[in-house]
Amino acid sequence: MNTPEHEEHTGLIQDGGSFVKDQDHCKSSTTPVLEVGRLSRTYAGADHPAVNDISFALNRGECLGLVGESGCGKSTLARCLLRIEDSDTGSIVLGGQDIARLNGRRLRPHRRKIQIVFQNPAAALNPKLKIADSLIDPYEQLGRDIKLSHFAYTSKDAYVRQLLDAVELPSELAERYPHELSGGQRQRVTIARAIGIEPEVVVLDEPTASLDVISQGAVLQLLTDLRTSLGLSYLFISHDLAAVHRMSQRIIVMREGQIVDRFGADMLLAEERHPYTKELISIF
Ligand SMILES: Nc1ncnc2c1ncn2[C@@H]1O[C@H](COP(=O)(O)OP(=O)(O)OP(=O)(O)O)[C@@H](O)[C@H]1O
Repeated sequence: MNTPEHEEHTGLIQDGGSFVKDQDHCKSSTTPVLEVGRLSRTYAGADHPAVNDISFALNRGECLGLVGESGCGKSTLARCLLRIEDSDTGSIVLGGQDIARLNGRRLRPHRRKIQIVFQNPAAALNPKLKIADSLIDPYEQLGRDIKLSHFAYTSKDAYVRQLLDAVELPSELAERYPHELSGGQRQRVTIARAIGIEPEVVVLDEPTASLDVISQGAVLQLLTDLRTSLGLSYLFISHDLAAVHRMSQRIIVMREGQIVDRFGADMLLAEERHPYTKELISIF
């Protein structure tokens, strides 16, 4: 597939305010790790598809930003990519394999390769499980058959300690329950859960929306550091255009289920932007 996302981009936005990128800290290749082709999903009884004929590629090591107003289909797209929901048509090629129609045992080996961090960490963590047990769960479900390259599973305690360390949390938190952590700490735990089985792609669905401004900045920085150190690829979904710009090398804009604009992050303020992108910039 040769989509416009494969275009290279370099340089900085020479403009003021929150949209200035201070450095191109984000190195990525042009080898796609995820290729989405003509994906559509219509909910029963709906007049319009929630996701309508969407195609894009995510390159290895890249952060691709996805912005659009509430209800445009971002989360539906995320759930389809994770195979939490079925798409009606289209392909989801992950590491060379189309997983869109795989099920059961045939899907299982591919589940590890794509993980998600949701907006609300309180809902994402089982309140009855200690943090250590929440962290170990994905490994026990999906990771036992794989050889980890960044983390080592020598014992449950050692593995949990490494994950907590990776997200800059003290190991004492392992024995606590989710309600005994702050919101920022809980979100770091959900990030650790997502990366602990070393996925190829992490979908970040509004990962900082429930956090205060200071925690938001710290979590975004952590995510950027992890992407670099673990070689992860992100689809970063957010309403927050400044955060998307800060995190991403390329940005796609969704409206009413469709992609209406796509560009290198350094071209966010360029004259040729779609009128809808300009509207989003102006209201932000
Ligand atoms: N389970 C569902 N059943 C029926 N319709 C749904 C369901 N989930 C979402 N929708 C509809 O699909 C459309 C896209 O919703 P979606 O949640 O994907 O948007 P979004 O861009 O993620 O919104 P937000 O930013 O508010 O989370 C909306 O019209 C929504 O009402």
